[in-house]
Amino acid sequence: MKVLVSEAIAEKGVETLLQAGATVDVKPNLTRQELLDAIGDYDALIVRSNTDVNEELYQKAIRLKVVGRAGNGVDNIDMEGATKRGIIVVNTPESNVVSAAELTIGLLLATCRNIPQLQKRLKEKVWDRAGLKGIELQGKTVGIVGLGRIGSLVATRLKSFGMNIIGYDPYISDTRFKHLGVEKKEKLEDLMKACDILTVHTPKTEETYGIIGKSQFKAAKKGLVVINCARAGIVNEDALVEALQNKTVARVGIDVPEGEPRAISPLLDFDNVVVTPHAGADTKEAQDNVGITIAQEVISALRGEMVPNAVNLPTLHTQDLEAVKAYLKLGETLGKLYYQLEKEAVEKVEILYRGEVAALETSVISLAILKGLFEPILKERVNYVNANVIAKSRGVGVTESKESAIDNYLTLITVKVVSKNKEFTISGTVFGKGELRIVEINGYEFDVNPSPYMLIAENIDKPGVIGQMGTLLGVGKVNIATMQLGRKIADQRAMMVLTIDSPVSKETLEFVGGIEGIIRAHYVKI
Ligand SMILES: NC(=O)c1ccc[n+]([C@@H]2O[C@H](COP(=O)([O-])OP(=O)(O)OC[C@H]3O[C@@H](n4cnc5c(N)ncnc54)[C@H](O)[C@@H]3O)[C@@H](O)[C@H]2O)c1
Ligand SMILES: O=C(O)[C@H](O)COP(=O)(O)O
Repeated sequence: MKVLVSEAIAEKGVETLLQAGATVDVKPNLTRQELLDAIGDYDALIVRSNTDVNEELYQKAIRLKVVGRAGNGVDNIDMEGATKRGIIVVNTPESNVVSAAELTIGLLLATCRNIPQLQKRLKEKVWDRAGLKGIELQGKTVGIVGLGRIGSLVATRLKSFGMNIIGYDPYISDTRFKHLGVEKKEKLEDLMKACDILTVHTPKTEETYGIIGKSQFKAAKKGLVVINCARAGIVNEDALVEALQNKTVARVGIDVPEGEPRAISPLLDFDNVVVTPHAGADTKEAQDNVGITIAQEVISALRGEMVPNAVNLPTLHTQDLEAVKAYLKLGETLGKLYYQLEKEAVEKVEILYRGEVAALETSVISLAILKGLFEPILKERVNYVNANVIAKSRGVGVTESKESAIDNYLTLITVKVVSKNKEFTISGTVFGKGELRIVEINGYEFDVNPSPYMLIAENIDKPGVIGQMGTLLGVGKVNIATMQLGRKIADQRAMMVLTIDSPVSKETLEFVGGIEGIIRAHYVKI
């Protein structure tokens, strides 16, 4: 596992990577060209907000499997390019939100009380408060645009200042607004009209880029205070400069001026603008948190495990991931058997979740099934990220259904693989502390604990077949660990599933296939 860290992360994060056995190169001072020249050697890249992870980089990144964003915003990462290449993108969305919310409050207080301006005079040995009268927060109305993780932390903190809190976030439920004690504004314009202080906390997307612009400032109260601790461009800088010039905006606190990491924003020239160089996440606590978390996630992703904060996968919280963990393993196992037992191209995969599993977040289990399905034919080119894209590109339709009621089992997954001439089914369950069982293949019933090496054979249900199988495997020096037999008595057919301690050679498999009564025999690797 070779990991390139292209922007500074906490030492604890680097240690976590090394302890997991990764080779780590920390190179925060590479030029863009040096980064492009180097990236081809690495399995994972860890960045913060100043590395553009885009098509130009992906084209050189021939080994890249994981991009770790040591932080929250992923607007510097081309997600589509990553997903189509099967590159998993992970971030640490929770790890620095308290620090970002605290800097928002810091900027707000600094702006409203002119703290940097007053300090500047005093450090120049001038004791003079004239012209720098502050304003109080108590009784003022703050408008929060974006009530997600940071927006809501800001809301709860500002309440203790005795402020009225109003919010605009069309993607948050009324219940959440109520729970936070924030008055909901249906229209951004209504929020702009009502607030004395505006603070933005949305991600930077096509929709939010420039969401606060000329017409929003036109609707605003004169003397507005504007805080942006989210991303440059959410508040349009040209419009903000104009609003400062015509005094619509009286004070600005900004952590993310345009042009970073270069200090080129025109806002830097205004005395009533307080600025910090994207320092929202720069606390010891946040950086330790972020560094350790991203290191753990990158390692898990490199090991092919599902990661809670994978950005280009269905969102899973750590508890949800714990709940589905065993099912991911089961799903992958069930998927893996198809192309090792059948040769017909898949047209459709129908997945049925029954019992306890039906109540879980099954979309990731379906990804695991598809990953397993394509792995025998595509090897490491398939993973959780691109499994769906691969299914689509191969014209494989995937359906998922759920039933809460079930007989005989507490929980069961059945995968039906439909090809032009056949239907193949396989079912499995989980019990105890994550014990997996394959309980059905094509209508034959078993209770098989899957193992890395297995031999699966279909045969005529008559005396002597099993005995010869044992003898021939013995000759081939293959030790049988367990053997299960599923029967269709009316058809005089049976299926044997053997777990074995070592691989089966081609020669032994041919001998086994030649036993009278064996219809087909397959060596299967899980
Ligand atoms: N300054 C820093 O150092 C720093 C640190 C961490 C995060 N951030 C940035 O802070 C911002 C917020 O982060 P977060 O973790 O709270 O994100 P989040 O995803 O938890 O919340 C974002 C909220 O914005 C809302 N939203 C999306 N589109 C909207 C729209 N058009 N109008 C109104 N609301 C909209 C979403 O519904 C969501 O509730 C991001 O831009 C992030 O990159 C900055
Ligand atoms: O999105 C984030 O996590 C913050 O903006 C911090 O960015 P940084 O890691 O570049 O400091």
